[in-house]
Amino acid sequence: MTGLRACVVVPAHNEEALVGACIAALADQRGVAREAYEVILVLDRCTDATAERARAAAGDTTLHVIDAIGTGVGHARRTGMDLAAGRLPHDGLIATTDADSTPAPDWLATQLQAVTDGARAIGGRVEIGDHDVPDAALARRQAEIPRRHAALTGEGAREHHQFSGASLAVTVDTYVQVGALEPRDALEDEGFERTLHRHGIPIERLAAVRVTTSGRRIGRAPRGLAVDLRRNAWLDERSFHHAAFTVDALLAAKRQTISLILPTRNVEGTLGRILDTIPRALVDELLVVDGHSTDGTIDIATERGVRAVTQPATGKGDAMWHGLAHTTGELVVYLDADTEDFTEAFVLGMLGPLLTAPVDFVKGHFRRPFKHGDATRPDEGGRVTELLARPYLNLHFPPLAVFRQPLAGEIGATRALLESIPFPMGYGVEIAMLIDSYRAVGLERMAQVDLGTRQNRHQSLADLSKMALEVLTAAERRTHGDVTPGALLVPAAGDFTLKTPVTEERPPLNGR
Ligand SMILES: O=c1ccn([C@@H]2O[C@H](COP(=O)(O)OP(=O)(O)O)[C@@H](O)[C@H]2O)c(=O)[nH]1
Ligand SMILES: O=C(O)[C@@H](COP(=O)(O)O)O[C@H]1O[C@H](CO)[C@@H](O)[C@H](O)[C@H]1O
Repeated sequence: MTGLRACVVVPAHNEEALVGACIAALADQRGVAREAYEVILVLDRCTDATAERARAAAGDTTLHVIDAIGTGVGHARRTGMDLAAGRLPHDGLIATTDADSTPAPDWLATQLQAVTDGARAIGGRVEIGDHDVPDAALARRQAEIPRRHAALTGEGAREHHQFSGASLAVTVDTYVQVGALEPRDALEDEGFERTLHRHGIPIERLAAVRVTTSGRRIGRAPRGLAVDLRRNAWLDERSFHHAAFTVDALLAAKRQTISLILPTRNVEGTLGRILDTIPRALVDELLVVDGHSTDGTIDIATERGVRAVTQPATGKGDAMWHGLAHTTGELVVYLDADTEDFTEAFVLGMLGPLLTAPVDFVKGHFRRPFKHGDATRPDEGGRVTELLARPYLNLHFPPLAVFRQPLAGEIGATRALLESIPFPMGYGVEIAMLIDSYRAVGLERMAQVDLGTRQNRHQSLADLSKMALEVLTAAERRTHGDVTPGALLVPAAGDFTLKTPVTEERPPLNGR
């Protein structure tokens, strides 16, 4: 086709609410002839009226509506960019934006001028339009951009730092030279930026190239702006500190009955102090669920008149499930019983958000010292957390990466929620509960609370290996479907030992 100078690619997954404004803004580009550009809308599994809304907004601008090859934003953008590369002359411009974005009227003309001036890749400035995110959260997210950019490229930038799917463009020559955009399910723009960097192609990040994008918290891509905004908003709205709550204030706020459950196993050294410290006025029901302790754990509970039951099976998760079955409170709080420095703050902190905020789930967090002999290293505790749980959540459940101690046993939730989810019987219980609660009620109905500092009893590295396998199994089941490991094989000199992880799951109690 003669005279065609640019194609604008717009990937879309169910964007009927916003795509009209996007296409209208593209149809309304000034300073560039109608026949000099086309819009390619790439539908990714749309089940709504995205295509119809787009067609209605296109006016006399050429709009191609095609289906993506593959699923996810990277595939959709790639499909469109490949098509554009085939339609344009070698010095033509492949530009792309998102369906929830509205380019400025001179967006395309400014970029075409930049190409005439020698630009090969262009990053536009993305401003966030309508949003319901706290200002501080928005500011924090925007401040991340230069840090990310520096981490990605090791470079400073001239006018700004952005090169995002909402506004990026390359010449056809450049696209062909670097070998197309990698079709990732998210952050394909960051991947493309790295590719360009690797090929030594300079990116012009021009302040005059502007788009406004929606500040929605729930986007379509599994990573990206919406996930970042949601996380930042959550940090402002759902983070608590135990010091904000007092016994009197919580008594005044208390409308529901409360069960407090302590899973125990050989904790005679810490249980007494914990039971003596719990502010009993707030708690309707206190239960110790013991895992066949061989020390004085049970005696410590019974001496204080605290109900103690022995779990029939073994495993921390099984104890928690058993505790749930043997209590009736509308709100349930679990606390680990190996805490050496327990204070009233643990109970107040866990109950505070449940009693005063619109949440169904609360997770404690704390600073974790690591004790070795007489020496203590601040913030070095939590080996399974740091080496497995945190990377895993970042990889597969980015919204849950906000939880500072994802394996903490300090958990509070509504009975209704807890009875609706399965409980892995071993150490997989905490990560499973986090993921299942997130799927059941969403991040906005979850909270975390700073409980101060917590020193736990350290298990040996060999025992943590088994714990890690239990955590990984529970997480994998929620990511990739059923997996069941055999025994954990640990090679030893000329031989190996086998340890059996606890990976069975108790079914939801409400399905009984
Ligand atoms: O599986 C997906 C996810 C997203 N998108 C589209 O990719 C663009 C960017 O998605 P989103 O707004 O969720 O990303 P964010 O702005 O949050 O990074 C939007 O046009 C989406 O409709 C898509 O085509 N398929
Ligand atoms: O989070 C982790 O990585 C592990 C191990 O922590 P350390 O490396 O011993 O500080 O901690 C979990 O298990 C402890 C019992 O062994 C519990 O007390 C912790 O709450 C739990 O997070």
